[in-house]
Amino acid sequence: MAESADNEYIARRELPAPMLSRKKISVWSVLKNCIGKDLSKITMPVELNEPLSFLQRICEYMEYANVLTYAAHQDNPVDRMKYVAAFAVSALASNLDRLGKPFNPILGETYELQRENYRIVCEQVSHHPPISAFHAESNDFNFYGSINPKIKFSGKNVEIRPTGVVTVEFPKWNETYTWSNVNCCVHNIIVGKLWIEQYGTIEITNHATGHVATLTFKSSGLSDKDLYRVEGFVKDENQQKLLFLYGKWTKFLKCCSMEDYEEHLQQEKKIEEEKHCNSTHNAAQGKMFSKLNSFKLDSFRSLSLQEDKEFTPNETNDGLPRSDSDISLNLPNSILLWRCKPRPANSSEYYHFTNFALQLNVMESNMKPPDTLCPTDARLRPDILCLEQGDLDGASREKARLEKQQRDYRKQEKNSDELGPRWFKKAYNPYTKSEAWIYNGNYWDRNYKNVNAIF
Ligand SMILES: CC(C)CCC[C@@H](C)[C@H]1CC[C@H]2[C@@H]3CC=C4C[C@@H](O)CC[C@]4(C)[C@H]3CC[C@]12C
Repeated sequence: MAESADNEYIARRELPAPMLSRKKISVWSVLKNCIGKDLSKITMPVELNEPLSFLQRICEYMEYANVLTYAAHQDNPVDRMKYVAAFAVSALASNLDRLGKPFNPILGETYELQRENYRIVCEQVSHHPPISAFHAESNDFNFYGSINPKIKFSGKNVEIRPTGVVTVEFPKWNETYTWSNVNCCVHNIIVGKLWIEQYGTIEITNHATGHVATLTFKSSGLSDKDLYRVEGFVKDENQQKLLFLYGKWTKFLKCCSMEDYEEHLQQEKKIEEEKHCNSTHNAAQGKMFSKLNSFKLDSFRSLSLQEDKEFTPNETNDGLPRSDSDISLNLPNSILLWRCKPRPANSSEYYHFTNFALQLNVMESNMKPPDTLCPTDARLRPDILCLEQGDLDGASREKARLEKQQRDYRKQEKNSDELGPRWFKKAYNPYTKSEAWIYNGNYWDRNYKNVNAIF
């Protein structure tokens, strides 16, 4: 497993104030008028936010950057691919239980993060539609892309499609990998407890060798066994399967050979068949039993109806996932590619942040705008800082002020051609034949003299 060289940066173990209870405000009351609408355009009460900007949220992809470094250090493309796949899964682990809405970045807002082995810069390059671009670099890799989250309220759930392509480059190997992220769903907006699920398929392509990794994030719709599960294969350029990948995006990713996988399938089939045999036997016995007791049936109808509920596949009465099962997550001769770090013990009081997320608003001692921190950095956003301190009124006042400022600014800008992002430019991605935002390479020169404060 890629565990080496991971000196986690920890400047604090909690936020200045715990999150405030959301009891006073129901998500349903906010969303009921937004059925079918694009939620990125809707102003929501700050009670539903978490004290981070979406740009910071994107940086959470980097929590397990060491897995990417490890991938770059592998000598053959299949090994590199399996760790790139592990990185793609690891990047989504922090989404578990994160039910607060990050703040929409202001146009021109930036966020930077420097850690031991890499640095990343993000910029909000478009406001309508909201597009956030990022570029991370290290000695071993470049990782960049843009995300345009499409958020829709279906009437029951909030559905999120994070459209956009992400790219990994390993200069040493002359390799480029691309993929798009899976969808996300927040369940139980009307009643019950909110919870988050990610589902869909990621297809990672190594454009130099033709290797592909597919990773299917299963929806727990049919069986609670599938809850949070991820499964897939590494294939060669002829679509020949080489490795089986499996795990949970909340816990770990492992891999094993196709032989061990096939063997495991056979075993499972056997067990299933035996189970089936036993259950038909039981059913026959059951029939006899119910005949004998048929006179009792009517009086017990209400009871049996209640029992029927037990057969709803994946949800308990309040629509929560029933169990987080570990069945067949242990195939013989597997290799652990990535394991999720535990959250801090007090995480649930702090928006379910990971340790990594807890550090994102920290103003490090060497960050002094405008010389050593860009004046547009999200760490300087007053609304986010107010929320972090538990000051809801301040947060909502500042958020409203920034949103108004943004609208006024847009009206003015219509007449001038000064518009446009500062650190990224629009380009064409030849691999995916789609629009891309490419970093211009200048951010870390720290020449911010002409950058106006925007907060
Ligand atoms: C009012 C409440 C219930 C709405 C809360 C919506 C929250 C949970 C939504 C809004 C925007 C969403 C994010 C939008 C884009 C991405 C990038 C993707 O690669 C991983 C998921 C992630 C990070 C989403 C996670 C869930 C998210 C944070």
